[in-house]
Amino acid sequence: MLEADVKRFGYRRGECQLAEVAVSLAGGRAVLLGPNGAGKTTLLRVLAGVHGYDGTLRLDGETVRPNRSRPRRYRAAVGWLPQHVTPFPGLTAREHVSYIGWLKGLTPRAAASRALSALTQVGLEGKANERAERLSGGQMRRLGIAGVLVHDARYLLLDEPTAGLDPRERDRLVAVLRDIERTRSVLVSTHDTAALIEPSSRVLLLHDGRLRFDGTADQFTERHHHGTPAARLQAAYSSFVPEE
Ligand SMILES: Nc1ncnc2c1ncn2[C@@H]1O[C@H](COP(=O)(O)OP(=O)(O)OP(=O)(O)O)[C@@H](O)[C@H]1O
Repeated sequence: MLEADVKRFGYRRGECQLAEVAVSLAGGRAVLLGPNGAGKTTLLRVLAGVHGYDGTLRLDGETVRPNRSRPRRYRAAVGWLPQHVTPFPGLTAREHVSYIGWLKGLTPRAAASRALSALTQVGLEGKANERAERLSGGQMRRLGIAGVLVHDARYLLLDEPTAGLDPRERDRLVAVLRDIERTRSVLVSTHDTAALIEPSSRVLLLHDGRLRFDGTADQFTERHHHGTPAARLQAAYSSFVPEE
């Protein structure tokens, strides 16, 4: 289990971007919602170890210092997929994923063989020998997920993975998520509620750097009985984030 209790985080001294945000990941999908600027990317970056923060952090019951120099086991257990995946210039998809595995501490041989299984898991085995920078936007997101799977991260932090994808690529990505979250925890930030919230999902909602909701998808929509599932999700969201 990954448990983070962010008492306070700000990019600059005196500023506060996140306050009293407690998150625990223990398997399955947790969907992180919130309007632009709510702090979703910031929270994922904080969990990924890009920034230190004031608060506590525990991995599998053991306390980890929530500063930037987190232990290797933390860095191996937690994988972060930023909004934009940048391919290493000149490398093939397989080399790109192998390189990430090597950076995360695998031997070159293990990294190369695991890269192929990770690419297969995200449906990109046919692109293994293509230059990574030639992949489409959706394939690039899946390449990013392969980079997280190659070192067997158990906690995946995915920042708006479906943004800008066409419906077919989005469905592929959702299928990849369903497959990986059977054995891992995925925290996914998104504006795409209809595509990513499923009955078994947990929903977290951030607004102005504070957690306004943390519960099951059913609890999220329980006061909104009418309309399609997408309309109920939208109504629930609007009740936490009123229009300005
Ligand atoms: N590197 C940075 N330095 C200073 N402030 C930042 C930095 N990155 C983000 N912020 C600020 O932190 C706040 C939260 O931003 P963040 O990107 O986490 O929001 P978000 O919920 O991910 O938004 P979006 O849905 O638009 O991606 C915003 O006010 C933003 O301007």
